[in-house]
Amino acid sequence: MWWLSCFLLPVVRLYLAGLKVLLYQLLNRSFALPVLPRQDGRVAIVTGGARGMGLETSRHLAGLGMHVVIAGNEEDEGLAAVKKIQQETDQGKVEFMYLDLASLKSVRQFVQRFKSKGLPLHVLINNAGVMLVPERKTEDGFELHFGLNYLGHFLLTNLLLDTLRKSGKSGQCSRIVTISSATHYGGRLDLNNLQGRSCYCAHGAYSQSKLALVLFTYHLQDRLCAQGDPVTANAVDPGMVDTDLYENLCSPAQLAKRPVAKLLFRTPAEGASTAIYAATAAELEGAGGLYLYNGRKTESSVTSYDEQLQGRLWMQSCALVGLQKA
Ligand SMILES: NC(=O)c1ccc[n+]([C@@H]2O[C@H](COP(=O)([O-])OP(=O)(O)OC[C@H]3O[C@@H](n4cnc5c(N)ncnc54)[C@H](O)[C@@H]3O)[C@@H](O)[C@H]2O)c1
Repeated sequence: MWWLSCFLLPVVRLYLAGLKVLLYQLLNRSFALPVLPRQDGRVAIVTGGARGMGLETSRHLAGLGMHVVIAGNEEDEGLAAVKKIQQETDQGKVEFMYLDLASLKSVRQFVQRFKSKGLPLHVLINNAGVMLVPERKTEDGFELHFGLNYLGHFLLTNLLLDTLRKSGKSGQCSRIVTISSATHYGGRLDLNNLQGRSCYCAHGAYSQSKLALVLFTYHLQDRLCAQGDPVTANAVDPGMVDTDLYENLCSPAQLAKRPVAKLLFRTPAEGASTAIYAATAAELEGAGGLYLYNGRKTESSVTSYDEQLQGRLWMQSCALVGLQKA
């Protein structure tokens, strides 16, 4: 019955999580952003900031006066996003920098180029992601969802931590906002099969990567707290949002999704609202280790609070990306 736990259960768990979200969205309005404080002089990096929720986040942060760096692997789309935002707002500053999260070398090069600008960094939004991609490996040989959604952001965040630390201060912490998903509730993290080698299921791989991001966020927050760093880390669940993320759904599922998305999915602007809130709201100053959904603190999965698992994942991730484990 290995196929049951390998293929069927991850698919069922992912769709159940999706149904629960849709039911919530049917009965509840999307979180409406309050008036947020100006962000003049502050700098943000938004991964995958050229389209979908990332674009909405970049647009909103720039509108608040931030200098936004859109970090992505599609240069034309990134430059078009910069142009669009510049046409819409004369506030802030927006630029594109190339970053392929599916390549550890690219992550390192991005950080080097960003640091050579001598800019501070007040907000890091780990937003980029892919979903339900057929079995594929990153440049470094990691399963794509795990390697791109999770490990790429793990390395990026760790390499930017010193800049985030220097840029934050007591009463005005730098903020790390990581986009997870309700699919993490159905996620299983098998430390012996992080790469999906023993059996591959795209649904399980996506859920696992989103669970890993929550485990990572909580452990990171504990470390930041223990060191007294002026940096906070929170995870955000944007709900179900009508974006290109669903492009890998099989054709029948695509057909079924269209009318449902029209009725029940959030727009990218609505989906981005909790991340924007986490990045800027005054009432969240100093608050870390939260899982935020629809603008509110929410319980994440039981597994995500397993401190032993968080620690083991951190150590294993350090080894995989070649970071010191201290
Ligand atoms: N849409 C939803 O319903 C939903 C639900 C829960 C969570 N999320 C999460 O929200 C985040 C944003 O997704 P979205 O819905 O806006 O989808 P999207 O497809 O519109 O955006 C994904 C972004 O990630 C970027 N990206 C993909 N591969 C990359 C790579 N190798 N290097 C750098 N950037 C890369 C893309 O260029 C794009 O800008 C993702 O992390 C996704 O998992 C989305």
